[in-house]
Amino acid sequence: MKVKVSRKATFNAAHRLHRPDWDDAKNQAVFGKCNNPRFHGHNYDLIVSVTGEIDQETGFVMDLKVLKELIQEHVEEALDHKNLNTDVPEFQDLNPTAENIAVVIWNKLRPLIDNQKELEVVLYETPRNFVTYSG
Ligand SMILES: Nc1nc2c(c(=O)[nH]1)N=C([C@H](O)[C@H](O)COP(=O)(O)OP(=O)(O)OP(=O)(O)O)CN2
Ligand SMILES: [Zn+2]
Repeated sequence: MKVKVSRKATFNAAHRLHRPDWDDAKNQAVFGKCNNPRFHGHNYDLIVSVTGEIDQETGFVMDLKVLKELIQEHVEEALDHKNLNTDVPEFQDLNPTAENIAVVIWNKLRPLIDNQKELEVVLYETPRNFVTYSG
């Protein structure tokens, strides 16, 4: 019997969607207001879920306090109040779209969670735009 447990977190970050190999007109046409050269911010909501068997001794799939601390240390410290394009190494050559941010977060957390358990990341860039990645 598998159960999914989830932890919600938030972080604020600035970004710009831009490809240096495209001219300004194409960047503007594809990325619109998110191509603003002076950057802009989002309040990201993150839901990290772990699915697995319930441990018979603890009753936990995973201790949610431990999951909270992993997210704080490895996601919030890396991304909160950062300019994703200029401050975060993973986005030096990677457009910080919601999709790419979700994959970066999943890759940070995956090695830290029991590999018998499934990991899913849901990232809300706006209250109505969200992406899901589970490897
Ligand atoms: N597939 C993707 N599409 C878009 C992304 C993305 O990361 N992946 N990002 C953006 C923008 O960065 C940003 O999300 C703005 O999108 P938009 O829908 O214009 O959102 P609003 O600011 O109008 O806020 P809503 O609350 O969503 O209306 C665009 N596309
Ligand atoms: Zn944006």
